Amino acid sequence: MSGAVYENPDLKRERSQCLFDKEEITNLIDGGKEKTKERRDLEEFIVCDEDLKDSVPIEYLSHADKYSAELRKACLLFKKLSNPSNGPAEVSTVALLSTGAGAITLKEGNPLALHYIMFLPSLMSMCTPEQQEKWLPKATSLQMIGTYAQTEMGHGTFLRGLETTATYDPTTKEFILESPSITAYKWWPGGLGQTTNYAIVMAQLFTHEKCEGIHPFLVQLRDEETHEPLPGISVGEIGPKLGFNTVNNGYLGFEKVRIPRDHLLMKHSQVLEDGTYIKPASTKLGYGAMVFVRVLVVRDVAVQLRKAVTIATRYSCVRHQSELKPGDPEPQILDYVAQQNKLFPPLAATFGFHFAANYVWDLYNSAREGIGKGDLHLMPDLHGLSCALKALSSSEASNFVEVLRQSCGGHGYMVCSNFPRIYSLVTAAETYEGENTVLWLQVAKYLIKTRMDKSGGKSVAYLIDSNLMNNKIVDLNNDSITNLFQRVAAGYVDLAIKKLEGYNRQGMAPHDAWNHSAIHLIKGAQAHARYVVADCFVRSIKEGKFSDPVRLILNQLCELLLTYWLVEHSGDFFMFADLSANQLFKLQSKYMELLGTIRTYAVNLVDSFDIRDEALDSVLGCWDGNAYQRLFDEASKSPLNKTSVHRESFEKYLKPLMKSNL
Ligand SMILES: CCCCCCCC/C=C\CCCCC/C=C/C(=O)SCCNC(=O)CCNC(=O)[C@H](O)C(C)(C)COP(=O)(O)OP(=O)(O)OC[C@H]1O[C@@H](n2cnc3c(N)ncnc32)[C@H](O)[C@@H]1OP(=O)(O)O
Ligand SMILES: Cc1cc2nc3c(=O)[nH]c(=O)nc-3n(C[C@H](O)[C@H](O)[C@H](O)COP(=O)(O)OP(=O)(O)OC[C@H]3O[C@@H](n4cnc5c(N)ncnc54)[C@H](O)[C@@H]3O)c2cc1C
Repeated sequence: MSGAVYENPDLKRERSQCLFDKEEITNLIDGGKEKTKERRDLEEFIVCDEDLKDSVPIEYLSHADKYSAELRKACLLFKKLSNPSNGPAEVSTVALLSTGAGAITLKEGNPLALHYIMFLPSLMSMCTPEQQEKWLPKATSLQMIGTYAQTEMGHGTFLRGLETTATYDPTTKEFILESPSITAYKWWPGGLGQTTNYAIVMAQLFTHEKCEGIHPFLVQLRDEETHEPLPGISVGEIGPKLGFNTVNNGYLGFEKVRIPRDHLLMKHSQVLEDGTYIKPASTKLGYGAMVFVRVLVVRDVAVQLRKAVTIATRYSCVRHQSELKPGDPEPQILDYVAQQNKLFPPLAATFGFHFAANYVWDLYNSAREGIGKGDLHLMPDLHGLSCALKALSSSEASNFVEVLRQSCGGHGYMVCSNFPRIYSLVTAAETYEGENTVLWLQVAKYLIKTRMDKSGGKSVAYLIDSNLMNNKIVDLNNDSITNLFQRVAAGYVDLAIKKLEGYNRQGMAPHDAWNHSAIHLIKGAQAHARYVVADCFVRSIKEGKFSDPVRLILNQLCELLLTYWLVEHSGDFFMFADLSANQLFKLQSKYMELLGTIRTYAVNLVDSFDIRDEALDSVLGCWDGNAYQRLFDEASKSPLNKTSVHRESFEKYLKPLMKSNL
């Protein structure tokens, strides 16, 4: 696989006992044999290109030099890939971003990411054909490099509260953009600092002195030749963050900036020359770019989680510590049940999120197709599902990655383990594209509405089943546990409805009642999201074509994840699903048994994720298991180790202190 000569004997032994076809799992994750080949070709292309390598480890560079180094590679990469004779055939930027292959060279974050993830998709979904004709060629050829500028310093979640205004002036047929205060400054958009020359700016549209709510505008920020900010535009970078430090997140303010009328993205709503406003079929059509990324996040989180699980599982195989049996040599830490308890629920979750990501991606495509024909009926279900899965996958993955880091002891704390970076990426997804708590409350709103009005999309149809709470569950298996999650979700929704009605009877205003019920509402939404993942997992196993060994493994992983979630949230199941203490004891035993079973193939399973060393980027998780030598090699790259004494600091600070006789 890696072509390495050395292979750690513990890993070698595990690999010699593989009882399933690893390639089958690899193809499953990639989405088919062809996709596996496409990804491998792309990775090979990136790895073999000397120009895409860093001359100095990026960790030791200054903030500005890091940005410059990543931008150099990003520009080169997109340039090379745009010319098929340079790179693998048919490689799209989507594949580059969605498979995680780009991270082989762009480790700290791609300053052009927002151009591809939000700017281009916004142009494609919110422009008229005439606007697309004018702008798409320039945007795809990167003459126009854009971002999505929505969040402001004082307003992120509450979009109706955004302050930036775009006021139509019928005399000049222009909009005038204005940031009325410091809190109105756009704050966060990726690439905005120094990279982009255009942005989709979300602003409150005023025409005929009436506010029509937030709308997307294409705004030029910088001169296309000199890259200098245009008059009235104040733009810069927001500074260092927990992660994504080369994504170049920026700020943006407007002082009476005039743009032509047709720079309002007019597919869904229009302002005519005389200032007449034409409403969209739904005001939420303008939120499409956010929905798109929420859908993508579920897949990306699974990519990141697979990396973290691979690192921790391989390291747990090669690491020997303590004493399991008195007098025996130190065992592999993978043999400690407590360690398996840290590794295998996230291992199982990677599959759950993978299947759920496929499901929401298909729904996204159906909804977009419908919207194109004026049929909006899938929008509420897509909104509910994308919020639920984005929030669940990012929050679970953040918790899992932290536990996986701990599972590697002290070495997991090293940057060269790659845990810090993976953590910074997954935890960011808890906040961006809709803060998770806020998204849970959106899901809850949808669930309550469905239960009360007896109407709703496919993902919530179970809430309308009047027998849901009466079904007696005798056997606990993947199907019945999936039903129990439905009952917990419905139980919390009913409880919240009761609370809301009670508050209402006490004379409390609806918004206060909602606020007082938030904790139950969020718990209901979370149970619903777990139900969706469980359902996708169970159905994908039933409906997919698998060899017997792989089907067995997938069933065991599904059972482990569902049992883990049930045990973790057992209180909910006692309250709403008639779970008995006896059933819980049995489930705990089953869980322990599954840990032991998964132990036998865990190393081979993470191998089948097929993450090459350059993409894993971890001294602890390399395929050859040569963790200790690699740790040493990494330490030797520290600039402080270039000389035996760090002369400058010793002479300046230490020596005087040592001589000062304190
Ligand atoms: C190309 C391949 C790429 C590969 C991918 C890699 C993946 C990514 C990895 C790394 C890249 C990192 C990039 C990060 C980029 C980050 C960007 C951003 O963060 S952009 C900013 C995002 N901001 C937000 O998400 C703001 C969150 N807030 C909101 O969405 C809304 O304000 C709200 C919370 C939903 C509330 O909206 P509003 O006040 O307008 O509505 P309400 O009154 O509450 O509700 C009204 C009704 O509307 C329904 N609704 C709301 N939204 C939608 C929607 N989107 N679709 C359909 N319906 C919607 C809501 O349910 C209410 O319905 P009713 O109850 O009235 O029926
Ligand atoms: C890495 C990264 C990249 C980003 N990229 C972009 C980008 O490219 N473009 C862009 O426009 N933005 C971007 N953002 C901004 C991001 O979308 C916002 O940070 C996010 O939407 C949350 O908004 P906020 O920061 O205003 O948080 P707030 O909404 O102020 O949240 C603060 C706290 O208040 C709570 N809260 C808020 N409202 C409620 C409520 N109704 N009920 C209960 N609790 C509530 C939240 O749960 C949270 O705990 C990015 C952010 C990050 C971290």
